[in-house]
Amino acid sequence: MYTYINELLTASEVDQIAGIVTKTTFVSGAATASGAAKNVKNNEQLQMNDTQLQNINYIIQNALVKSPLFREATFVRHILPFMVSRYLPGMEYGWHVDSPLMSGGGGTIRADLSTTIFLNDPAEYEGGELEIESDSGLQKFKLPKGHAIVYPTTKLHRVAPVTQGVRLVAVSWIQSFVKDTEKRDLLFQLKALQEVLNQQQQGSQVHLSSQQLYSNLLRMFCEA
Ligand SMILES: O=C(O)CCC(=O)C(=O)O
Ligand SMILES: [Fe+2]
Repeated sequence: MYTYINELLTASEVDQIAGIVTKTTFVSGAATASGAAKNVKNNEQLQMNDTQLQNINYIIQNALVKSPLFREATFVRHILPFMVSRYLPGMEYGWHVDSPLMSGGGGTIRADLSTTIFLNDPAEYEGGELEIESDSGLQKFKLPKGHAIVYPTTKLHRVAPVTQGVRLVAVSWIQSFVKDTEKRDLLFQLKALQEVLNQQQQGSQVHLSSQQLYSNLLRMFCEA
């Protein structure tokens, strides 16, 4: 399942990040790719240990904790510091699968979910779609500024070549308390049902039962 988080960042938060980015240096992105991904990665990234990158992460983390959708869709256990990537004309990130184990911020996580936050508007560049393979065909994402997409790290994906303008994104990876996509999706559906019951039948037996079912399924699926 793909989760869109609309307006994860406000316009002012994106502007703050853009302001920090203009004062920072970008380096070749190939340095942080491993295995086969290295050969297909042609973009630029902010220096990893830059204090400005820490300030950007502070803004993003602050927004993430305020998003119930992010919490309910990911069951985040660990999240790596976000990297900021830039694609100039001619740059792309060819078909690849992200590493199952990823390091950053002093630790290593099992990557269950990948995240892209779009930091500029689609009208500012041509191409640059994030394309993800799925059972129902190719899914293409080019979201408005401040919006985010979260997708399973198990998927083959690429960033199509940028032909004009500049594409700016922040990307990170999440280790979830619930490793399997199907289980996470099931819990997400049940949560939505529970919300409806919460609105329409608060305190009813069926509402209580749905809470109990959700809690017990989460307990069963959760890795401690
Ligand atoms: O820029 C994106 O939307 C995703 C980039 C990507 O696939 C990666 O960094 O592994
Ligand atoms: Fe990737």
